[in-house]
Amino acid sequence: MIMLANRLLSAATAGTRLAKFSTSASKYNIFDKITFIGTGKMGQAMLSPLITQNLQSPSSMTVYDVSDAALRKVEELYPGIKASSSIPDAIADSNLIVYGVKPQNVCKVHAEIRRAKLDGAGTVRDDAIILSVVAGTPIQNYVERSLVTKVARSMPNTPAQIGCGVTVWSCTDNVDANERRRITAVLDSFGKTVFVEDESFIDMSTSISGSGPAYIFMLMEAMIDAGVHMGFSRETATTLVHHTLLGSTKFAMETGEHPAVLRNSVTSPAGTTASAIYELENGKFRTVIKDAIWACYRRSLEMGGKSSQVGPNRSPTIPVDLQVMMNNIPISHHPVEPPMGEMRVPSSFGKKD
Ligand SMILES: NC(=O)C1=CN([C@@H]2O[C@H](COP(=O)(O)OP(=O)(O)OC[C@H]3O[C@@H](n4cnc5c(N)ncnc54)[C@H](OP(=O)(O)O)[C@@H]3O)[C@@H](O)[C@H]2O)C=CC1
Ligand SMILES: O=C(O)[C@@H]1CCC=N1
Repeated sequence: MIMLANRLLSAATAGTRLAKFSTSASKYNIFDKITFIGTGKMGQAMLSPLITQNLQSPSSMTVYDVSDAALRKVEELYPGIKASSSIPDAIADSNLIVYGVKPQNVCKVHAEIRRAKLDGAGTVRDDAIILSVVAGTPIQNYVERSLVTKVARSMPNTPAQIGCGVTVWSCTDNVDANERRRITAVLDSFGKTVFVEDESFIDMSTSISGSGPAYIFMLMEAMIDAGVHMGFSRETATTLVHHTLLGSTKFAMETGEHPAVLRNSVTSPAGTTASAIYELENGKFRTVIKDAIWACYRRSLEMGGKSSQVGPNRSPTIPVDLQVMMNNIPISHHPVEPPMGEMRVPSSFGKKD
């Protein structure tokens, strides 16, 4: 049984999806018990694929939330899951503790886990791993404040709910290979998984994939509204927009072409697309998107207590108030030190063939 479970886990880490089992109850749990602390939008987006893909049985999951309404909803949607009335009760016997609360509530959860750990009653398993999805909060904060030493930090996104998300994650060095495989199996159920050694890429990914669905939904909303403005029914406009976004994404992924090449192939000389693109450029479409992504990244850094002096017009060495005193004169468009390795002049430079 253990060998079979391990084989399935290896398959998951190799990028293939775990087999779907015919029974509704999973025979093969990835962790002995998974506890979700915070069962709001993201908590539920993560519970759903684990259960629908039969990777973790509801009876081997516990949830805790300060909101009774959120707990009742989970109990209703996923019969068999145990809703606990306290964190110590929820985490007892659990070897994966998922933090799904807002960043401002993380300290309260840390305090409860630390108390449970210090009271010596064995409520917190020695091999327990924290898996956080919280934006901003760095790994070190969990280690120091909860006293749980094995910590994985991740940034999923809401399409996880239908197994089409993408998650970037990292972990402390003491999470061993087998534990990493198990965490990967959990995250694989949400969609694509990317492991990064350097935690700072998690703040960056928050601005692209974590918050990214919100940008796409805004684009979707604007396109649908424009269609309705012209006279399409909302239903037809929605169908056109959904399939345009879906088809364009699949086309880009399957052809592997650069987006600019694909865009050019839509743009006929003196045609309709060129007129639309002119207006998008006029509104600084691409710059606005990039500025939004930098703003999101800065906010993630701020929430983690780090300097957010990154990106265009920011300097890591000049404080913001000084920049204001300087009448916001743009300092630099270079967000980080240029990659010197790539700037080296090739040895063949200047030589005639
Ligand atoms: N939404 C998203 O797209 C993504 C969110 N995240 C991260 O996921 C985390 C959760 O976000 P999201 O699901 O959107 O937020 P929600 O507000 O939907 O869910 C958080 C839940 O935690 C509850 N809660 C508050 N305090 C505590 C506590 N001390 N113990 C247990 N539960 C508590 C909240 O109750 P109440 O409402 O009563 O306060 C709420 O039900 C955040 O840290 C966010 O950064 C990461 C990736 C994407
Ligand atoms: O807006 C937020 O802070 C969270 C983190 C990523 C997506 N939503």
